[in-house]
Amino acid sequence: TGKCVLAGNWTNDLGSNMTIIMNSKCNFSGSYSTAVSETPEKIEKSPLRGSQNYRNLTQPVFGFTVNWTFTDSVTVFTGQCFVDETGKEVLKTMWLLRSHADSIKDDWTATRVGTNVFTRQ
Ligand SMILES: CN1C(=O)N(C)[C@H]2CS[C@@H](CCCCC(=O)O)[C@H]21
Repeated sequence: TGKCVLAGNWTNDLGSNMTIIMNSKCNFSGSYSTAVSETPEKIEKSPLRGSQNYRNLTQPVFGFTVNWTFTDSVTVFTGQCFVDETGKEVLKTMWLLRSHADSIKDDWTATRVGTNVFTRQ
């Protein structure tokens, strides 16, 4: 199997784009631009930071956090970078989107979960 490299540009089916810059062997930063949001605020690029695991550098597992700049929420992603049967790099991820809750009574409704696949632009 080929090597899947996390660094660079990725896009998903929701029209989001992200850029990943490896800062060291296993830690990275970057930015996330989303086309859709559930908030009326003007959407802006938001920073992301994360890590990939030390052991398998051919199809690495990873996690990262997007700290949304335009609304009071954060998303944490975790997943793996694969090379599929056609030789394409694919990020298979699951995410948790935590929105701000006004009161602890509303805590139960403040976290959304989903899956998402990223491919090269
Ligand atoms: C566009 N999205 C995307 O590319 N996802 C993988 C999902 C998980 S992060 C969410 C966007 C959250 C924006 C900030 C907010 O509305 O609170 C959605």
